[in-house]
Amino acid sequence: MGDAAPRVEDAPSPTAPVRVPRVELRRLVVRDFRNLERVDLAVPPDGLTIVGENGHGKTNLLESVYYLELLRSVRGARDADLVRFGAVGFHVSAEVAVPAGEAGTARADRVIDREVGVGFERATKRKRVRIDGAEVPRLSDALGAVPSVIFSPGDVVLVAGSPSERRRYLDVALALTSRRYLSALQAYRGALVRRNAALRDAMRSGRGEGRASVWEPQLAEHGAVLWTERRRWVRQHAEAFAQLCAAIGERSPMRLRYATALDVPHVAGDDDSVDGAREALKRALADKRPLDLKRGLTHAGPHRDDLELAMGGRDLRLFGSAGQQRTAAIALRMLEAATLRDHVGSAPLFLLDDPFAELDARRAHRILALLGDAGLGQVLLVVPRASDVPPELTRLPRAGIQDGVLSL
Ligand SMILES: Nc1ncnc2c1ncn2[C@@H]1O[C@H](COP(=O)(O)OP(=O)(O)OP(=O)(O)O)[C@@H](O)[C@H]1O
Repeated sequence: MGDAAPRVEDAPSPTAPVRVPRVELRRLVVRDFRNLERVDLAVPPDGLTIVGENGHGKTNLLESVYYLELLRSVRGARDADLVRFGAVGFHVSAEVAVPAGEAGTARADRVIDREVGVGFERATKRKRVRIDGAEVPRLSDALGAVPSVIFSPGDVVLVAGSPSERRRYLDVALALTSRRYLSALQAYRGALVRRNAALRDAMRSGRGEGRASVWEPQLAEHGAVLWTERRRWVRQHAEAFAQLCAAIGERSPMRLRYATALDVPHVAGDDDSVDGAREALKRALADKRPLDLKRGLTHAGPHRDDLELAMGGRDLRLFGSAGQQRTAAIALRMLEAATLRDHVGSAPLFLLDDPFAELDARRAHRILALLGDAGLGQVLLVVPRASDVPPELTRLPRAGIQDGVLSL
């Protein structure tokens, strides 16, 4: 690792540009990841536009970069499916400069240069992560190593898809920015799998209620952290969500709410009491246990909650137009970027996967202006045609991609 002065760039907004430090991807090396056999890319400081026809590997390239952030596929693919057909494993590595400062101050006083590499072997199913040459003992220690946010037309599932998509969105945004949330999430998931297995056993044998209930204190303990942090995040970002949607061009008021069946008594002056949530969750688990035993499934807890999105009081999922749903999905990604920026103290890398497809030019322009105002980071933009590059980003250097091979 080395320290240097932070890099500060002008944001491209036509209105009041904001100068922010930003994460900078300097070099990307990819081997045998999907259709990318060999990529060795020196990324220009401002970023890059990559133009290529459908199916040539544009999304794969962004997926490989984002793999370094999440250590799994952003498309939810299994690691084995990411290995290039016929290859034994994949490897992705990057040299990245991350301005760092005190969390929450959005101010950077130094730059951390780091090398991050991830390798996966198909035969052993082993995944190894190295930071600055040293293997990290636990994968979770390397999460968030290349702070980035990805925007793509597929994000519409955040709005139109099932509640699990929105829970995953919250889990990713919070796990990448809160160690406490990440540990609670891992522990909660583990306890949930075990309780559900015990419930299924009990369902088959008609006995063993105790083996299921033994997991409830753990579920309540960790579930309360998830519940409280998610609610706090939604409360802190609901206003910004409404404002972003309006600024993008939505006329109906948009609302973001954490929808939960958990009944936590309100304690004056303390909206974030983990104690209250833990006790409420314990009660809910015990109340639902007879039903759980009948169905072999846990019915109470944050794994059943939702992030409710409404437009003028109506469910956006059921009543929103395609464009309105896209607008809300982009606003959610912007909130994710803001959450990362607040945590890291610098603008994340923006991976833009043809994000303005199907949006009218005015909305696309406003989105870019908003991103600029908030401090747009380094950009990797991929589009199928050069004419799809919005005027605000034509300044970026260009590359092409064909059959997984980049040409600069
Ligand atoms: N494990 C793999 N090994 C080799 N090739 C793969 C693998 N997984 C996917 N592909 C190939 O990658 C290609 C798709 O790449 P990608 O999704 O990046 O396309 P794209 O350029 O983003 O296209 P579009 O513009 O349609 O979104 C397909 O041709 C697919 O067969």
